[in-house]
Amino acid sequence: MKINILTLFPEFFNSFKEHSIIKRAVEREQVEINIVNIRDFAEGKHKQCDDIPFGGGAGMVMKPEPLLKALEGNKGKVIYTSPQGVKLNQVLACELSTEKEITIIAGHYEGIDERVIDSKVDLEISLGDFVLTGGELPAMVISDAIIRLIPGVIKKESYENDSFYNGLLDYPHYTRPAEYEGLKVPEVLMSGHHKNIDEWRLKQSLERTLKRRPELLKGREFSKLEKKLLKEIKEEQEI
Ligand SMILES: NC(=O)c1ccc(N[C@@H]2CC[C@@H](O)C2)nc1
Repeated sequence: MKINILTLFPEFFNSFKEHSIIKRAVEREQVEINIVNIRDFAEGKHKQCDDIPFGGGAGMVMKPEPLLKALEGNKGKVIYTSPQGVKLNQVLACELSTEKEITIIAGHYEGIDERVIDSKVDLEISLGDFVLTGGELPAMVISDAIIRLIPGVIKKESYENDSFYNGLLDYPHYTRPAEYEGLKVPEVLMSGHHKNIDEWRLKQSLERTLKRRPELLKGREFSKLEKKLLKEIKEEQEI
């Protein structure tokens, strides 16, 4: 997969490509991350990329020409990060991870000229209902969520236990030492009994989801085992 990120601050992405799983995926050529400096496509001596808004008001708007030039010949799905977009979730990240190429526009100031969105943007994506100074962090978050789902980037078993992979929140994780300042690890995880461990983890996911994000359970199909565990959870809560 190729991910192009259009930004006024290319250096912002240096560390993103230099660490851990993303770095390894780039080295293995599972993904190519191409950071594009929008300013390289601006005209004139000052390479102006922003200008005052028609209709007045505070702030600046990113000009259409440099963006449209940077997008010329673009083949991939074009994404713009903004609070006006559809909420990013694991299902959308999964869908995007099957694309051959995506281009993410990271905006700045008050945003980009609407004509760029109308003519070139396939999908506007929001991380949530809050405003950031720029689209660079959302571009990184979206890229991270997608890259880790590219087959081979992480072990299949890892993402199959992802939060939301099965539509539930993640179960708790523990590692050595087995006891730390009197805090113990749940016995079942030390039992080596994998069926019991898997069942305990599923029950923890169901319990957490029911408690913290009950809306995720609405309309979800439950397996026979999940129904049994939900019944146990509800009985335990009544005690
Ligand atoms: N919630 C979000 O995902 C989000 C995305 C972008 C953003 N800010 C940029 C700067 C100007 C405009 O391009 C949009 N804020 C919040």
